[in-house]
Amino acid sequence: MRARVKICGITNLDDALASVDAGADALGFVFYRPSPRYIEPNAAAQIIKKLPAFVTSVALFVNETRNEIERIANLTQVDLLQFHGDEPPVFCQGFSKPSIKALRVNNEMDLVGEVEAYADVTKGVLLDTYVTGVPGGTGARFDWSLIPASLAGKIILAGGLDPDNIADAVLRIKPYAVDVSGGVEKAKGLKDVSKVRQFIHEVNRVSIT
Ligand SMILES: O=C(O)c1ccccc1N[C@@H]1O[C@H](COP(=O)(O)O)[C@@H](O)[C@H]1O
Repeated sequence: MRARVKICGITNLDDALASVDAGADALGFVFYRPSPRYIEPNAAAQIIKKLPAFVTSVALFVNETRNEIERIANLTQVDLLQFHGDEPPVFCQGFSKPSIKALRVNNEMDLVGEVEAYADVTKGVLLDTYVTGVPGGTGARFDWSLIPASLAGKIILAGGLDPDNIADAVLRIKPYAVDVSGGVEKAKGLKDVSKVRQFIHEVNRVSIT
């Protein structure tokens, strides 16, 4: 099965449409102000309404309040919420849109137990790199050997993916989907379209078995 591809950190319409044209299944919009990829909700709404059918728009939050999440979800008409902070399983439920949850992987956690805890209350669990004090978008990879084979086909892999390592990642981990931000940028918040194309080309290449 082909791993789905989410291109995260979209800040402008050109990058959004170029990513869709390259074959992206989902686009991510960062509503976390400290991020260099932060986008104003009104600007994201203008982009999202121009996306074609069958492209999933994803709103990324870090420890945001329920009210603000709902306000932005309604304003942007986004399809899916991505919780990238310390949100417990119970927090991920009860929104007007479904969600995915990011877990930052380290070698002390019960990874399978945590994935299971979120599986029932979300549409999927994303595994990202643990870097102290940084919630995500670090551009750093984690030790993929920490992912047990039992999670193949079940997780969204993220963290330091780029056109050079994505084929290896897909072949080794067999994720349901992959998510990339920094690895396909030319500058913070600006996508390098040739890298986006190369990244998706590599996913497609190794998915044909
Ligand atoms: O992209 C960001 O700036 C960001 C900020 C805060 C939390 C998450 C963020 N991005 C997500 O982080 C992972 C990995 O990104 P990268 O490819 O290593 O740059 C990915 O899921 C992004 O959606």
